[in-house]
Amino acid sequence: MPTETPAHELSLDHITVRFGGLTALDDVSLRVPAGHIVGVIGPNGAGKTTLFNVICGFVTPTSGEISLDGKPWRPRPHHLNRLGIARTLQGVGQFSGLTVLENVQVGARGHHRRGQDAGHDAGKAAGHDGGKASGQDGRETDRPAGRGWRAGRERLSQQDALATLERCGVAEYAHQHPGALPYAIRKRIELARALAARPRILMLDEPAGGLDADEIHWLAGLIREIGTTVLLVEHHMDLVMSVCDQILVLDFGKPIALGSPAEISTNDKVTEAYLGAAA
Ligand SMILES: Nc1ncnc2c1ncn2[C@@H]1O[C@H](COP(=O)(O)OP(=O)(O)OP(=O)(O)O)[C@@H](O)[C@H]1O
Repeated sequence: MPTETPAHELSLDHITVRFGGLTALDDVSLRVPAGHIVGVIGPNGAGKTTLFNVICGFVTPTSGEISLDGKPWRPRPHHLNRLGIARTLQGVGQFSGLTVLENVQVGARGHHRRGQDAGHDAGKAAGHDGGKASGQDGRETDRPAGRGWRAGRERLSQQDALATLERCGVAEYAHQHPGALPYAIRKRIELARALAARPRILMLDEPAGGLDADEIHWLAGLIREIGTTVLLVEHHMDLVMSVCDQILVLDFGKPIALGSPAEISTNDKVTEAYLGAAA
C-alpha cells in the first residue's frame, strides 16, 4: 500500500444520477488516489455499475463534478484510451471476428498510439512533423519512413499483446477465436486486453463474476501486482477485502461507508445493508 499522501488522480464530487423517478446515485463522492486500489461494493441495485458508467462517460450525472488530475473532466467513452484509462466490462466484451491475439492487440495498439501521439506532440513542439514528409507542393506524403514507423508500431503492439497474454496465462489461445473458449479463459483475455493498453487507471467491473475460487485467487494476485491505479466494482467480498486500500459501500445509491477493509468489515451500517439485502 502506498504510504505518502498521494495526489487524487480521479475525484467524484457529489455525483447524483436519476433515471426518471429512480435515484441510482445519491450525492456520491469518491477520491481515487494515484496507485491505490479502490473498491466499490454494495447489494444488488446499489448503483455500482452506474458509478462505473459515469466514470466511463456512458451515463451523464444529473448533478455533481468529476475531475481528473485535479482538473474538471467530462468523461467520454472514446477518450478513455487516450487518457490512459482502460476498463473491463461485466461478462466478456471481445470482438468475435478477431483472434484472441488480435483482440488484445486492440488494447496494446492504444498504448503505442498514445506513445506516438506524445512523440508527435513533442516533435511538433520541436518544430518537426512527427514522421510525415511534405512534398514539393506542400502536401503531406506517406513516405517509407512513415510506413516503417507504422509497421514497427504494429510489431510492438503484437509483442506486447503476446506478453500480456502470457502474463495472464492464456498465450496458448492466441490464435483461436474467443467465442469458442470457456468463460474463465475469456475473462482472462478481457483482462489482458485492458492491461495491454498499459493504463494508468484500470477499471474492473465485476472481474470475479463467474470465476471459481482458484481463478479468483489468481485474479487477486494479479490485481495486487499490477502497480497501477485500480477502481474495482465487485460483489465478491473476499476479493475486495484482500486487494483494496479503500472501499466505498453503496446502498440504494447512497454512500453508507468509506474506509479500509478492516473498517468496512466492522461497520454496522454495512452489515445491516447486506443482511437487509439477504432477507
Ligand atoms: N439505464 C437505466 N435506466 C433506468 N434505471 C436504471 C438504469 N441503469 C440502472 N438503473 C437502475 O439503477 C439502480 C442501480 O443500478 P446499478 O446497475 O447501478 O446497480 P448495481 O449495484 O450495479 O447492481 P448489480 O450488483 O445488480 O449489478 C437499479 O435500481 C437499476 O435498476
